[in-house]
Amino acid sequence: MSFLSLSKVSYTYPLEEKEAVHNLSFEFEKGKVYGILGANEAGKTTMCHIIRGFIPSFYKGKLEGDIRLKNKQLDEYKEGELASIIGYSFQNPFTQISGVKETVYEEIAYGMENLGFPRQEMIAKVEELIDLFKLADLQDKNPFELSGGQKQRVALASIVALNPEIIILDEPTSQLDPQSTEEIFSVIDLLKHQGKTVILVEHKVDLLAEYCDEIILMADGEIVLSGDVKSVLSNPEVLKHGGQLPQVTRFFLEAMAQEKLKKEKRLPLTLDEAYAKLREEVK
Ligand SMILES: Nc1ncnc2c1ncn2[C@@H]1O[C@H](COP(=O)(O)OP(=O)(O)OP(=O)(O)O)[C@@H](O)[C@H]1O
Repeated sequence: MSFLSLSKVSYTYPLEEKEAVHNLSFEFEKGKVYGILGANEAGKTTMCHIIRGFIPSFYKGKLEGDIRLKNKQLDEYKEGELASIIGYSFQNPFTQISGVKETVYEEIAYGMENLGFPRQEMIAKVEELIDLFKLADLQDKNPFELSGGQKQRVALASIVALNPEIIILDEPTSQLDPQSTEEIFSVIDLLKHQGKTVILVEHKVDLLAEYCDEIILMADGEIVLSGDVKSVLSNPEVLKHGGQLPQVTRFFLEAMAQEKLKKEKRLPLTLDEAYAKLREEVK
């Protein structure tokens, strides 16, 4: 039995006629990082909302199909139970800030406080996360004074504080500079090594190539390609469905089309893989 699965899941928002997602079937395994790719309005956020249970608890409408988490139907979980198993970072970090705490330090502790964590445990956890998310200089600031990227880091730290098994991140780096983006991906890698399952909606395909185990490509509300990162991100079909390929992979595809490199099925996705391939070529 799988950890988390969707089987033939379709959903239509209230007052809409067209399904926002159609016939989604996928099995998520524990401890893997999943990258969700796709053009705007492909259905990525809707699928994440279904997995988290916001659909149908918050958004009504028509939901069909079967969603199972740890051997139970998703709708058998109480909202509080789901919230503790699945952490969710929204596309806009502004909506994630509680609005009731005056410092970043208190904001990170807020969720633990609500759940009645022992004080010493809470302090130790907040300090660990301040260090991990490089928030020491910001810890006494009001969360609302922070930039978008800083808010995103605080929001993520607040989610990780509650130790969920699954973490859904909807475009967590869209407001971040390249360095902060790399930092968020290092945290994702760390979470993976702690056994967390990460579901990540992200357009930065070069980073997905480096950090994800599996990719799900969505187009027009459907899963059109899925599988291990190497098979999906070296498949030129991705481009036909409005997705992108890593820069390195595009370079190799072009060089092969112009017969500057010999044709191969397995294309490199990262610079390290490209160097290895080029070394083979010049042998
Ligand atoms: N609250 C809503 N009410 C009605 N329709 C919605 C709502 N949210 C999304 N949709 C529609 O559902 C479809 C899928 O949208 P969704 O936001 O899931 O796509 P997405 O891939 O996450 O897009 P983006 O990358 O732009 O965030 C789109 O046709 C969109 O217009």
